[in-house]
Amino acid sequence: MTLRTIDSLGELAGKRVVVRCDLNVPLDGETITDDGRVRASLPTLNALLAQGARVVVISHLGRPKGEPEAKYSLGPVAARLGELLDAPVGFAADTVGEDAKAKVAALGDGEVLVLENLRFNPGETAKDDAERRAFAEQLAVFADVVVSDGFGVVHRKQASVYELEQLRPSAAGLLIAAELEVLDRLTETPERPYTVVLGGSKVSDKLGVIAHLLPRVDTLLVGGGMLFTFLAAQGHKVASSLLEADQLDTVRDYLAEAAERGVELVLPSDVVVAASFSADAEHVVTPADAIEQTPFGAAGLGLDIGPETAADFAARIRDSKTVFWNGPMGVFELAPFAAGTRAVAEALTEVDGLSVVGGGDSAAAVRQLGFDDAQFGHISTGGGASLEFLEGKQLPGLEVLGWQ
Ligand SMILES: Nc1ncnc2c1ncn2[C@@H]1O[C@H](COP(=O)(O)OP(=O)(O)OP(=O)(O)O)[C@@H](O)[C@H]1O
Ligand SMILES: O=C(O)[C@H](O)COP(=O)(O)O
Repeated sequence: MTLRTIDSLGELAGKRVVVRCDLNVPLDGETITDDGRVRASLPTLNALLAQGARVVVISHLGRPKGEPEAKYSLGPVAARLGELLDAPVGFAADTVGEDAKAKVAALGDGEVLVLENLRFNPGETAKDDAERRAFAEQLAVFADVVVSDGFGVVHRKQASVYELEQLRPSAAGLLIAAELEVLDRLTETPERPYTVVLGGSKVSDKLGVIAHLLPRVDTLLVGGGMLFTFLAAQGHKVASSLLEADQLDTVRDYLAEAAERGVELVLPSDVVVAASFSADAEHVVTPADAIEQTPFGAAGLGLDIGPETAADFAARIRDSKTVFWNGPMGVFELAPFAAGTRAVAEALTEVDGLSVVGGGDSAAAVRQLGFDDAQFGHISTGGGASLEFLEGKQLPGLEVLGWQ
């Protein structure tokens, strides 16, 4: 593994270091509901501050459309960073405007300034290369050197992730280096048996990773919203559960390929079906091939894997030496449908080997269910990024850091 590291940037005392973090955290109003990504950015920031650098932190939050939107302000995140860092943390009310310019100019050694959301500027996510580059040049004005540490966003070809790093001496931060160290082991030399657990709701996003993983894994466990597309592909009725009908043929191909390769692709034998999408909805456990035969008929919604499946998945996970898990097994946000996700999380904590949780929602789920980060081998801050990495794709934000 090769990657330019912070050491390659030389002496940083008194230098202005622009650090691209991924501080895209879930918010409830102005309250951060999971600060995992803020905490994950601390080692790099502390290392730079210890050298006496002047640190300018840049990040996106959510998906605003190229103009300011109060609910996506990084203000609450800057405040949280101020609580977690042993250094003064300021906040600029714009990204490359007058306030940012004045505050960067006034920044002292060992101080931090957070700039407002990068995506309040159309140039950050512009499709046009020249537009992105023009915005990156405005950011580069603040930088003697650039440190890229937002692992969750390295799969995006965006101004602060791809163009900025080419305009100044740049290197990867400690978070990116740590993420790659673990994820690389999953692609290169996984100890066997190697089990991947996939769930969540973005079926089409995750099919690519299945194609890439089938030749590498021993077992693939499928739960979450995506399981219904698999059941439908096998000819079962799934009532009103989440279904991506245009993916049925692809899913059939995967089922056939798994059988050919001798990979165990395990689908649930039972599921929890509810009358409606709410925490107080009536619900029953039913065999996976009889989802439409509950009292709710064609209106039934599959919202979790059933207890028999949860026990089976947990046993297979515990028997593995390497486990990668992305995507909740059910709608864990609603307490009656969190049991499958809890069982899988619990089993991951008992793996005698390497257990990795990848994905924003999956990481939030394990913390919300009361687990501690230290109970897992690694919790990746990147959902889409970790999956695209496992797919074997060249990621633009890593390519510019010399990753090979
Ligand atoms: N049976 C189901 N029906 C509908 N939604 C479901 C079901 N099971 C899980 N989900 C939902 O899937 C969502 C998480 O899926 P997602 O694919 O976004 O996970 P992730 O990869 O961990 O997150 P991210 O992509 O943001 O990093 C949760 O909000 C959960 O409620
Ligand atoms: O939450 C994420 O996966 C990252 O912050 C990237 O966000 P994006 O999917 O909006 O680019």
